[in-house]
Amino acid sequence: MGWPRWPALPAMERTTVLITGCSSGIGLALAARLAADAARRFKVYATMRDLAKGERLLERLGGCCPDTLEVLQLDVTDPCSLAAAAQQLQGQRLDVLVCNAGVGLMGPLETCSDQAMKTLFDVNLFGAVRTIQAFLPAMKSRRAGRIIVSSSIGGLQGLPFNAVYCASKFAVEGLCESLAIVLRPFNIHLTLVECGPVHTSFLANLQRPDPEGSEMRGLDAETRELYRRYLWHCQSIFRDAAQEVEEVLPVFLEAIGSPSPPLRCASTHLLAPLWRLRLSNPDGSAYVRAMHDFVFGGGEASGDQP
Ligand SMILES: NC(=O)C1=CN([C@@H]2O[C@H](COP(=O)(O)OP(=O)(O)OC[C@H]3O[C@@H](n4cnc5c(N)ncnc54)[C@H](OP(=O)(O)O)[C@@H]3O)[C@@H](O)[C@H]2O)C=CC1
Ligand SMILES: CC1=C(/C=C/C(C)=C/C=C/C(C)=C/C=O)C(C)(C)CCC1
Repeated sequence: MGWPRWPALPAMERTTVLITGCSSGIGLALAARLAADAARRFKVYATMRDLAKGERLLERLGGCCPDTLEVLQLDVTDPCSLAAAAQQLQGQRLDVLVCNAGVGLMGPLETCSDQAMKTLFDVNLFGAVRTIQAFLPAMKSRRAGRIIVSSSIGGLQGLPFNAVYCASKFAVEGLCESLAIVLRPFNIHLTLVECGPVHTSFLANLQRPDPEGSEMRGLDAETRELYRRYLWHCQSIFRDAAQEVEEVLPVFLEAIGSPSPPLRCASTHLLAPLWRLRLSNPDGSAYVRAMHDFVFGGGEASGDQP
């Protein structure tokens, strides 16, 4: 990326980066990577909603907190928590904001509770909106800054049994694409990072019904069978093709360091053929057919096992 490797930068010249969702996964790894930078080019504000989970980040950094790191409490669903975090940064320049906090929700639409859907949108969409709102005015007045948002391949194309999650990430895409247009004259670059499956706590944390559980009982047998097949695919994709967190970090580092980052950066080409098919057929029918046939084998739900 063309940055000097040595000597260490004086504190005032460091690039300041605030990241949400640093208790695990991508946020934790990115915060650790930037805070441990050999030339100390960054000052990292690693935020998390539950500070009791901060130990994992410190462990990653060898047990002590370097002067390149500050851990702050920030729950993106809580305006008071956001205001307090913004207050702690007041008077300091924020160069890069990484909206990374996110949660998942999987399963037949009929099983998604009102509460689960509201929580999902509150974190994935409104959480990103609130976080950007908290830090944008200062970036605008400086006419400089970068905003990086953890979106998903599920923000670009519909995935079976991920309807509400994809809806939240499609919304994030619309939010950011619209905002990027207005931010151009302010010299603020906005980048959406499109990850595919990554080995993090995401899968363990996501809400999903057990295919044999009580939430599925009222559901028709055909949908239950389709869901069972999807889970089978999902498991094998996570086993065989999911990326390690370290593999997706270069995409974030590029978005932080590049003089002119694009609106979208993908960490994986896993779904690229289906994505191209979706773009080449704007009415969407070819995509729906191809995804259906790929996942469910083109036959009836009660047909052969995958
Ligand atoms: N892993 C994957 O396969 C993919 C993930 N993504 C996206 O990447 C991002 C990071 O996820 P990933 O690292 O994989 O998953 P993790 O579950 O490991 O990390 C999610 C982070 O978000 C935090 N979080 C959840 N709710 C809130 C909240 N209300 N306020 C602040 N933080 C919150 C979690 O904190 P806590 O520990 O307190 O719950 C955690 O730190 C998400 O936006 C996700 O949608 C995109 C594509 C694929
Ligand atoms: C690759 C692939 C599949 C699996 C995709 C998965 C498992 C995506 C997970 C995405 C996540 C976790 C996004 C988080 O934001 C399908 C649909 C089975 C069939 C088509 C090819």
